[in-house]
Amino acid sequence: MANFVKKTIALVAHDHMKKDLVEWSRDHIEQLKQHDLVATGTTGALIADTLNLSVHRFKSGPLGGDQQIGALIAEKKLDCLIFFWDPLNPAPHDPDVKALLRLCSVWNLPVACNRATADLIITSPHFSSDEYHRFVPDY
Ligand SMILES: O=C(CO)COP(=O)(O)O
Repeated sequence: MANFVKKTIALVAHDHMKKDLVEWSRDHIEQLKQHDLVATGTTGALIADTLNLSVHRFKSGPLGGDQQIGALIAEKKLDCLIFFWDPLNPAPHDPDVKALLRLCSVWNLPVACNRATADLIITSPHFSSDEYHRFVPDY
Protein backbone atom coordinates (compact mmCIF):
# COMPACT_ATOMS: atom_id res chain seq x y z
CA MET A 1 0.00 0.00 0.00
CA ALA A 2 1.39 3.36 -1.05
CA ASN A 3 2.15 6.07 1.48
CA PHE A 4 1.46 9.75 0.97
CA VAL A 5 4.42 12.00 0.19
CA LYS A 6 4.09 15.76 0.48
CA LYS A 7 5.30 17.59 -2.63
CA THR A 8 6.31 21.11 -3.51
CA ILE A 9 4.21 22.58 -6.32
CA ALA A 10 4.90 25.86 -8.14
CA LEU A 11 1.92 27.85 -9.45
CA VAL A 12 2.54 30.48 -12.11
CA ALA A 13 0.21 32.24 -14.54
CA HIS A 14 0.47 35.17 -16.90
CA ASP A 15 -2.04 37.94 -16.42
CA HIS A 16 -4.68 36.76 -18.92
CA MET A 17 -4.37 33.22 -17.53
CA LYS A 18 -4.60 34.01 -13.82
CA LYS A 19 -8.37 33.56 -13.70
CA ASP A 20 -7.94 30.05 -15.17
CA LEU A 21 -5.31 29.16 -12.60
CA VAL A 22 -7.44 30.43 -9.70
CA GLU A 23 -10.38 28.37 -10.97
CA TRP A 24 -8.18 25.33 -11.43
CA SER A 25 -6.75 25.78 -7.93
CA ARG A 26 -10.27 26.06 -6.50
CA ASP A 27 -11.26 22.84 -8.29
CA HIS A 28 -8.30 21.04 -6.70
CA ILE A 29 -8.04 22.88 -3.41
CA GLU A 30 -8.24 19.73 -1.29
CA GLN A 31 -5.22 18.26 -3.06
CA LEU A 32 -3.30 21.54 -3.05
CA LYS A 33 -3.81 21.99 0.71
CA GLN A 34 -1.85 18.82 1.33
CA HIS A 35 1.30 20.12 -0.38
CA ASP A 36 3.74 23.01 -0.12
CA LEU A 37 2.87 25.74 -2.60
CA VAL A 38 5.21 28.31 -4.11
CA ALA A 39 4.43 30.88 -6.78
CA THR A 40 5.58 33.96 -8.59
CA GLY A 41 4.59 37.15 -6.76
CA THR A 42 1.33 38.28 -8.28
CA THR A 43 0.01 34.80 -8.95
CA GLY A 44 0.83 33.75 -5.40
CA ALA A 45 -0.85 36.77 -3.84
CA LEU A 46 -4.00 36.20 -5.88
CA ILE A 47 -4.25 32.51 -5.02
CA ALA A 48 -3.46 33.08 -1.35
CA ASP A 49 -6.01 35.92 -1.03
CA THR A 50 -8.78 34.37 -3.12
CA LEU A 51 -8.57 30.81 -1.83
CA ASN A 52 -7.02 31.34 1.58
CA LEU A 53 -4.16 29.00 0.78
CA SER A 54 -0.67 29.30 2.19
CA VAL A 55 1.67 30.13 -0.69
CA HIS A 56 5.35 31.05 -0.54
CA ARG A 57 5.73 33.97 -2.95
CA PHE A 58 8.81 34.68 -4.97
CA LYS A 59 9.33 37.87 -6.97
CA SER A 60 6.95 38.73 -9.74
CA GLY A 61 7.77 36.91 -12.97
CA PRO A 62 9.15 39.89 -14.91
CA LEU A 63 11.30 40.82 -11.90
CA GLY A 64 13.00 37.44 -11.61
CA GLY A 65 10.32 35.15 -10.15
CA ASP A 66 10.51 32.70 -13.04
CA GLN A 67 14.23 32.44 -12.53
CA GLN A 68 13.82 31.87 -8.79
CA ILE A 69 11.51 28.95 -9.56
CA GLY A 70 14.03 27.73 -12.12
CA ALA A 71 16.66 27.75 -9.40
CA LEU A 72 14.43 25.52 -7.24
CA ILE A 73 14.25 23.04 -10.11
CA ALA A 74 18.03 23.01 -10.56
CA GLU A 75 18.44 22.49 -6.80
CA LYS A 76 15.98 19.57 -6.91
CA LYS A 77 13.63 21.33 -4.51
CA LEU A 78 10.56 21.37 -6.74
CA ASP A 79 8.31 18.45 -7.70
CA CYS A 80 5.89 20.00 -10.18
CA LEU A 81 5.21 23.21 -12.09
CA ILE A 82 1.75 24.39 -13.07
CA PHE A 83 2.49 27.20 -15.50
CA PHE A 84 -0.39 28.72 -17.43
CA TRP A 85 1.65 30.86 -19.79
CA ASP A 86 -0.19 33.03 -22.25
CA PRO A 87 -0.04 31.72 -25.84
CA LEU A 88 -1.75 34.81 -27.27
CA ASN A 89 0.17 37.72 -25.78
CA PRO A 90 3.91 38.42 -25.74
CA ALA A 91 5.64 38.72 -22.35
CA PRO A 92 8.47 41.23 -21.82
CA HIS A 93 10.42 38.52 -20.02
CA ASP A 94 9.91 35.81 -22.64
CA PRO A 95 13.54 34.62 -22.31
CA ASP A 96 12.86 33.86 -18.63
CA VAL A 97 9.69 31.96 -19.51
CA LYS A 98 11.56 29.90 -22.05
CA ALA A 99 14.39 29.27 -19.59
CA LEU A 100 11.95 28.01 -16.95
CA LEU A 101 10.26 25.63 -19.36
CA ARG A 102 13.64 24.48 -20.60
CA LEU A 103 14.71 23.52 -17.08
CA CYS A 104 11.61 21.36 -16.73
CA SER A 105 12.90 19.32 -19.65
CA VAL A 106 16.48 19.34 -18.40
CA TRP A 107 15.41 17.93 -15.02
CA ASN A 108 12.45 15.82 -16.15
CA LEU A 109 10.06 17.82 -14.01
CA PRO A 110 6.29 17.38 -14.49
CA VAL A 111 4.99 20.62 -16.00
CA ALA A 112 1.44 21.53 -16.98
CA CYS A 113 0.83 24.47 -19.30
CA ASN A 114 -2.94 24.03 -19.50
CA ARG A 115 -5.83 22.87 -17.34
CA ALA A 116 -6.23 19.43 -18.89
CA THR A 117 -2.62 18.48 -18.18
CA ALA A 118 -2.76 20.03 -14.74
CA ASP A 119 -5.90 17.98 -13.97
CA LEU A 120 -4.16 14.77 -14.94
CA ILE A 121 -1.01 15.51 -12.94
CA ILE A 122 -2.73 16.52 -9.72
CA THR A 123 -5.23 13.63 -9.80
CA SER A 124 -2.66 10.98 -10.66
CA PRO A 125 -2.24 8.41 -7.89
CA HIS A 126 1.47 8.54 -8.67
CA PHE A 127 1.71 12.21 -7.84
CA SER A 128 2.01 11.89 -4.09
CA SER A 129 2.84 8.21 -3.78
CA ASP A 130 6.05 6.86 -2.30
CA GLU A 131 5.85 4.05 -4.84
CA TYR A 132 6.49 6.34 -7.80
CA HIS A 133 10.02 7.61 -8.29
CA ARG A 134 10.51 10.27 -10.92
CA PHE A 135 13.70 9.78 -12.86
CA VAL A 136 15.96 12.74 -12.09
CA PRO A 137 19.02 12.94 -14.33
CA ASP A 138 22.34 12.82 -12.54
CA TYR A 139 24.39 15.37 -14.47
O1 LIG B 1 5.20 36.51 -15.29
C1 LIG B 1 4.94 35.48 -14.74
C2 LIG B 1 5.45 34.21 -15.25
O2 LIG B 1 6.28 34.33 -16.36
C3 LIG B 1 4.08 35.46 -13.56
O3 LIG B 1 4.44 36.48 -12.67
P1 LIG B 1 3.38 37.05 -11.66
O4 LIG B 1 2.78 35.90 -10.93
O5 LIG B 1 4.14 37.96 -10.74
O6 LIG B 1 2.36 37.79 -12.49
